[in-house]
Amino acid sequence: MNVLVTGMTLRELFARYPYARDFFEAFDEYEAQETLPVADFFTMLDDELLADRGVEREDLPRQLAEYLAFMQQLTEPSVEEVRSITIVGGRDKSGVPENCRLTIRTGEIICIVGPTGSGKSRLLADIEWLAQGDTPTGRRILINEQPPPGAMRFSVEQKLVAQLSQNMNFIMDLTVEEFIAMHAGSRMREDVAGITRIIVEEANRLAGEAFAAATPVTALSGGQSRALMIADTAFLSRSPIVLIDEIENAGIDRRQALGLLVTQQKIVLMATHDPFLALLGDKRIVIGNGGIRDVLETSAKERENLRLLQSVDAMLNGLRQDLRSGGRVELDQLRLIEGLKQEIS
Ligand SMILES: Nc1ncnc2c1ncn2[C@@H]1O[C@H](COP(=O)(O)OP(=O)(O)OP(=O)(O)O)[C@@H](O)[C@H]1O
Repeated sequence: MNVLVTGMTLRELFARYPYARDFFEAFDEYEAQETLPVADFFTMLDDELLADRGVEREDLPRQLAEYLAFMQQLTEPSVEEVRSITIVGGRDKSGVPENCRLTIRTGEIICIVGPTGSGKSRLLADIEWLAQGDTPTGRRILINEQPPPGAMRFSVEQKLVAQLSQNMNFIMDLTVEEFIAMHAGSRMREDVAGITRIIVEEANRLAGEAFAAATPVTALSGGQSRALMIADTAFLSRSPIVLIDEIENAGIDRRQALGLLVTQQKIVLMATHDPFLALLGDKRIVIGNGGIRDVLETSAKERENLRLLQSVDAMLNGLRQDLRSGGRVELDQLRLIEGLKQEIS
């Protein structure tokens, strides 16, 4: 921080950290020197003035850095205080403006739909990087309706976005319990044993087949490790935004999985090709040719259809289960249609 800040001119510093002006108020005539790099400004300060102010020249860079860090803490929202994100439209692949401004609040699920290659992952990436007109789409992302502070964009500790990636390769030789305890410990949770128990319980509710806390993570099935990852993110991640590039149907209860994230006050954004998942969302963003074409709110009729899709989903899950254990897919079609009819009525 020291080197970076002292290499800036005063003008650049004030543009980036407006409160830095207050630090310089102690030195007369600083306004006439705004084109000077901070380090040079400190060098040219008069010995007498410094003595008068009671500061040592060589302490100034550190004092400035400490002051800025302190002010940042006071003025910038921490990840826990994120209440909304806003996507301010940019342009599509042909340069056509998106004309869109969408605010998403904590507890909302937003799906992103569109053909392959249309730009769904690009939108997720814009959000992850808190784009400020500096990505190919020209989009801007606001936090609590304001441009995000620079520190939030580049901070490693204050990670705003948790990615639930498609592949989870556990390479560690740990049990489920040890894995969660490691996370809980690194996130400074006090009640590690308690939170571990809750996460294992919740993960087991999502997973088709139960697993014990003492199971090695390498022995979990795809669905079980996915369930563990979702429960772990819901309870231990401080990031308020969860990005999901499709929850593949690995035998986990996807409705419950999304519900769990939402009850933990996350903003959930999910790219998906699956109608069942798309209707689970509150809204969906329709992407085409790299641009936001539309934002659709899930309608009453769609919510009604969700029940039907849920039973179709459950049926397909059952078939997957049968296939896994060597069964045949010899459905009684009439009974199936009867079952669906009952579901509708
Ligand atoms: N508005 C845009 N301007 C310029 N390039 C864009 C824009 N939107 C997306 N792209 C680029 O188009 C390519 C395809 O986009 P992306 O990978 O996001 O598609 P996708 O919808 O996620 O595809 P899939 O469904 O296959 O995963 C990427 O190289 C991306 O950077």
